[in-house]
Amino acid sequence: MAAERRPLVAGNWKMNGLKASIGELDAVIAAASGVGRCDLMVCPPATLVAAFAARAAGTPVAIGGQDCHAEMSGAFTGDIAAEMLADAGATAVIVGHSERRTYHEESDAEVRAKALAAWRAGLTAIVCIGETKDERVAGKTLEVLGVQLAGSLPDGSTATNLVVAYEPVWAIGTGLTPTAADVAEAHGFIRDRLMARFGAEGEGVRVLYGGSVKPSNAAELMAVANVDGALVGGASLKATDFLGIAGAYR
Ligand SMILES: O=C[C@H](O)COP(=O)(O)O
Repeated sequence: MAAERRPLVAGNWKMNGLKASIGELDAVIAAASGVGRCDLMVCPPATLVAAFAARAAGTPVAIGGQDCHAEMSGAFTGDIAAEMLADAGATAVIVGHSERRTYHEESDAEVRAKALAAWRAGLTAIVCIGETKDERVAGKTLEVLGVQLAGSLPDGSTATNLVVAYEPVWAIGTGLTPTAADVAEAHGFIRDRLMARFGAEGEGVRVLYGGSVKPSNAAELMAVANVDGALVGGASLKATDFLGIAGAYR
């Protein structure tokens, strides 16, 4: 029997949001009990994690970080340990986002180390993978995804300690999305790899789609086989849009 995977709609606020932005979280919390068929998560910038986690405590909305260092502590100016995110109330952390891989030159090995750090702190690791436009045009999408999965996912991945986010780099913030068939191919490939490596646990790992998800296209994208929710960037900054996306699971 196929694994039951409860969908997750997670908002990645990236480098956006000030203290006053907590009103958007309040609006998500207020509507959360009506969004019965998926989990909700908001990943604000690190400066807001503690305040957001305090506000969301006892509600169905989880709070996550956007990145963590692989080490627990030390002389790493400007970095944040997974333990610090957990201490602030986060229950998950995004690692290996393409913006980290591109602007901070993070390798698969570094992403894997960060995922292990997330587990060490008791956090779920949301590991991002995805091909560039050039790689897609060259017909290398699945090859790239295979390499990223093999290098970025630690041994010991389970349905509860890991979420994978498939985010084609060319679809992020561009308004472009792959066709439903392309999403199905990528997610089917990721599922096969997860099951081949982690067995039944791999079948239970949620695989999110990310890249220009909006209320207007969410229902079509979320209906694709092996799409277990969304990692939302720009559209997560407004509660109405974020909730509109989660509405695909009403
Ligand atoms: O983490 C989120 C993704 O990068 C998607 O961003 P976007 O929804 O603005 O395209």
